[in-house]
Amino acid sequence: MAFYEKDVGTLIDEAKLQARIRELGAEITRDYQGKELTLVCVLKGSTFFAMDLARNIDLPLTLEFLGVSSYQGGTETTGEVRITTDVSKPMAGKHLLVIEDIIDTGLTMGFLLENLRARHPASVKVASLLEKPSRARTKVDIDYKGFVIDDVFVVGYGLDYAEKYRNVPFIGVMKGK
Ligand SMILES: O=P(O)(O)OC[C@H]1O[C@H](OP(=O)(O)OP(=O)(O)O)[C@H](O)[C@@H]1O
Ligand code: HPA
Ligand SMILES: [Mg+2]
Repeated sequence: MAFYEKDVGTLIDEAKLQARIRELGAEITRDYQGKELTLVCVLKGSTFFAMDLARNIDLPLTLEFLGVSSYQGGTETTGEVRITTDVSKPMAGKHLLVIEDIIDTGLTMGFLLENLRARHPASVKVASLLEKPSRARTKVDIDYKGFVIDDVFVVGYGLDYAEKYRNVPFIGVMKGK
């Protein structure tokens, strides 16, 4: 029995995740033909999605990592988004695709978009595996969206509860939360 089985139930299984990621990869491949694409992977949650998505984009691309944190281990945002790791190169003139695991209240992406736009990139678009519209506190347009989910706290495939469960291989829900 896997370590998480008594705590985590399945919401979106691996096959469904990978099928949707293949579709998003194909769409991004079409849209960025002839452009130099930079994926901005938002640490830590987006890493699993970002790496699977990158494998499904049939274009040369650059990877950058940007760390932000606002949940501090709990199930509610602190409302204060902090950069924990910055990208390694100037973003001016680049075509940026920001990769997120989830847009929940939208506060993190709102902060990131404002921060990145101030660096004068050529373009900025957003890819998010999940969207939880019932909790939105600010409007974020998602250019490439995996799944819309209900108001449940999800874990797995990069998403954590108190830093745990990121390595659960599917999107799950905490039993009894
Ligand atoms: O739309 P919001 O309400 O802002 O929530 C979404 C953000 O919250 C999570 O990050 P978290 O701060 O937990 O850091 P982590 O990715 O390191 O877990 C998640 O990975 C998103 O970045
Ligand atoms: O539902 C969630 N699960 C894990 N981390 C999160 N960060 C925002 N929403 C969530
Ligand atoms: Mg988190």
